[in-house]
Amino acid sequence: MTSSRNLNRFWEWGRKIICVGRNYPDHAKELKNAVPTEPVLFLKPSSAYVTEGSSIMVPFYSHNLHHEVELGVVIGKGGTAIPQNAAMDHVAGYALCLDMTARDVQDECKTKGLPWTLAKAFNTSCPVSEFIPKEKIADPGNVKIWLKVNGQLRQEGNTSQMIFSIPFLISYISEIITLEEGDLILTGTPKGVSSVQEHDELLAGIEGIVSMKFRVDRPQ
Ligand SMILES: O=C([O-])CC(=O)C(=O)O
Ligand SMILES: [Mg+2]
Repeated sequence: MTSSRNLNRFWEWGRKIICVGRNYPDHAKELKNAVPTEPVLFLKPSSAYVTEGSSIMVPFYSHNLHHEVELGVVIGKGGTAIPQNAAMDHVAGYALCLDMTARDVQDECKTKGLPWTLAKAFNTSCPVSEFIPKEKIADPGNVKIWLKVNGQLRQEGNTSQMIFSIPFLISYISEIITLEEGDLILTGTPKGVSSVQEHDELLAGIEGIVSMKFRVDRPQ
């Protein structure tokens, strides 16, 4: 890597967070959405990042904040229109991520045909684990991800259930949005999304690789 900045703290780079929605059929179905034939994309700003030790804040305008546990892909080498067969060369590593979603606000946006910004892009909407170097996950298309709220298992899935694979997503996204070193791709969530309240404790993991813990708070 030629950059002097350290990808171990990719969240400090201020680069793009590109999110893929409805990439697991069981989650698309639980929210009564059609299973997509093309990736559904949206963005979060880098101000959405939060790391362990800080709390996830419920946005003041929401009464139904949901967790979505997702595998994140950290880009190590930028590119435009990256072919699928070269896509993994652009990956530096991974992170476990939460795509925190104000579900009530998202439902209203969907009804009104408005963008999801208020539902998905607020401060602390992207909790992330430590950086996981690429070598630590031999097959990112076959890892188990899970999430517990106050000790109760709510989400459990395997990245093998994803509709669009990581190489496909890197290729697809980079044709539309140039990828840069330090960008993060959130690859979508399996079923089991549910509401969290202030004081809840979220524990999430990639089996055998990493776990992370966050508390939920509400601004005073
Ligand atoms: O809000 C949604 O249901 C879409 C999404 O982010 C996901 O599937 O991960
Ligand atoms: Mg999501």
